[in-house]
Amino acid sequence: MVDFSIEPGALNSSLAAPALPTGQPVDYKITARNVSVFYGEKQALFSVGIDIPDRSVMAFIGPSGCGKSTFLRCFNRMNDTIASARVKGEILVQGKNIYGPDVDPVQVRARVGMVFQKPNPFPKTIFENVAYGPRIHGLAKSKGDLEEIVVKSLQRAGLFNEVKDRLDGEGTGLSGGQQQRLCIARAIAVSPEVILMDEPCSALDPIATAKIEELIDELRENYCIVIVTHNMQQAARVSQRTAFFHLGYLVEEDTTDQIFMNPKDKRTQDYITGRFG
Ligand SMILES: Nc1ncnc2c1ncn2[C@@H]1O[C@H](COP(=O)(O)OP(=O)(O)OP(=O)(O)O)[C@@H](O)[C@H]1O
Repeated sequence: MVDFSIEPGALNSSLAAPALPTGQPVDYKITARNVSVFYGEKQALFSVGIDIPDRSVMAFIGPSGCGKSTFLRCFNRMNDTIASARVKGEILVQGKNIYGPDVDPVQVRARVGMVFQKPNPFPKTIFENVAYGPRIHGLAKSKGDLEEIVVKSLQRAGLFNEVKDRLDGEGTGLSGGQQQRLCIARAIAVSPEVILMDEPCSALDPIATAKIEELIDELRENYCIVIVTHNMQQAARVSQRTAFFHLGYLVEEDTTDQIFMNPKDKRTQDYITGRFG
């Protein structure tokens, strides 16, 4: 279901996120070529290609079942965890093919973190939720190092001030919005290059959603962020580029302003004006 529909051109410039600066060489973090995904016999994604710039937010939009999450999961090999799923094509993260024979998917998932629709903290303390990844990946040399990583990650996720007096409290005892920021802190703690977000606000109220959107805007200074959202106003607010998918095809990808104000394809126009979804 589409949450909002908006007329092309109805977005004023203060609502839309600023476009990427032009005239500068673009630094692509992710490059996908001819990516097709099958679940058993069924093909869910058809030869999709895209270049995703670093230090920016790319939004994936499109009607339910069009393949947004399937494509997102290709970027950190999460589809490997689905027995029937098969991925064809090439995906480079920072120039390296993440489906290469020598590549460990666990390492890929540390480089390419993921935040899910429903906040999913571990049943551990707030501190341990964030410390777990750096510890298993050997990123801290000492206890002091680990504490510093935890504090910095919580600060970057905009959560530290709210939890600093209860770091030994259960992560699952936080509000939904706080849990989602804890999951973002957990993703950041292993110093990823990319953060994938699959409808990160769909279980949150408007205030918690606004906080996550602010956080996304801050994080993009340092990360490549790819977000799947059904909420087109959210896509317009947080992203610099938007890709529209339909029935397993990437129909159109461009600056977010262009997609919402002047889409090239009629299917994009029909979708963003709420004619289907
Ligand atoms: N684990 C799975 N096993 C079999 N088919 C799947 C699986 N996951 C997704 N699919 C199918 O693949 C297609 C794309 O699904 P996907 O979840 O990627 O779409 P989506 O655009 O993210 O949808 P939504 O917006 O509803 O989350 C759909 O037809 C879906 O039914």
